[in-house]
Amino acid sequence: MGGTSVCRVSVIATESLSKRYPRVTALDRLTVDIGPGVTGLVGANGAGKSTLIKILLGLAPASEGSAAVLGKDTAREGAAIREQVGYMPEHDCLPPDVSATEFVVHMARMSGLPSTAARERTADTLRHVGLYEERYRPMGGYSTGMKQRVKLAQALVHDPKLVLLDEPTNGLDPAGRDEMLGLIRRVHTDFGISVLVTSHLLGELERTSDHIVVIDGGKLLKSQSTRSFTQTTTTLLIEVTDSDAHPDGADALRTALTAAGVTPVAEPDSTPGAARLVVVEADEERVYDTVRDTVADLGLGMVRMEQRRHRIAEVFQENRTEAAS
Ligand SMILES: Nc1ncnc2c1ncn2[C@@H]1O[C@H](COP(=O)(O)OP(=O)(O)OP(=O)(O)O)[C@@H](O)[C@H]1O
Repeated sequence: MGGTSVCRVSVIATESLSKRYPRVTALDRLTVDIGPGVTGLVGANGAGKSTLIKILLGLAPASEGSAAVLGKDTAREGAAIREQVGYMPEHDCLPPDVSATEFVVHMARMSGLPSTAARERTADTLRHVGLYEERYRPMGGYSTGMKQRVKLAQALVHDPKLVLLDEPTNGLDPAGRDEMLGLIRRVHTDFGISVLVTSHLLGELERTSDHIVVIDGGKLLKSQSTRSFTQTTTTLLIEVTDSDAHPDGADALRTALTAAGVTPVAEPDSTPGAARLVVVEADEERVYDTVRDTVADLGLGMVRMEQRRHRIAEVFQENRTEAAS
């Protein structure tokens, strides 16, 4: 081995990990290596996400293979792992007649923090997740979003190195989901804590995660950086200004491009700002020149011209088709 190779730290590493229940194989020879940062674990319901989390926490034994978290073996060092790892379970598990403060202090004490430190850390983490006066009220009266925040706070209170978040956006409306994803991102950027976050929704992890792992039927489909997942396509997105001569610049450009032999393709209405986007297939170099020349000839300003990125959902679809064939 050369001395120049970069030593990448594994936060989570599994080696041919399998978990078989009497009727179902929940994990099937899963080998994956996850580094620091935010990692999205994506899979449909029943793909094996929760099972993997329980094994990583040392709470369930594997049937075969091995797993290590922060360099510790999940089969032998579960307690040591749980000291350094926070866990946000999927289902509602909060006692209704207790306040968020009482609950999170209790969880902090359970993790071994002394009383004063537990109170201070509780106040800090509840503030981080955006719970203020409500934190003294019984949790039975909380909205789903507030309950999810308390669950996140208790996962962070003992200052772990890694948190495992099982479907943290479950039951939230789109605005609540965005807020939760923002909070999760900040767990890493503000505190340097690594995150493994599961979801059955691919799109939402696209923005939040540095790395994506996709599992299906307990098998690994893909594990790679979000950036390489969303690699560029040959589709070109163009946005131009309007002018006095062309009050609808995009429309004028579409007409002129068609006349120049580059026919724009339709953009789904669901794309934000679709009406202002001109979309062409740039499968040949000359298309770029034609676009630039046409925009200049019309006297319009170029706001942007960029290659579209793949959506993760498309990559996942391709993989499923490959796996099925
Ligand atoms: N204790 C158990 N006994 C038997 N089968 C189980 C057990 N726990 C999970 N399973 C099965 O293992 C498979 C994987 O379940 P798991 O909960 O890990 O999936 P998941 O990806 O987390 O899905 P979900 O989001 O629905 O929880 C499923 O078919 C599930 O029914």
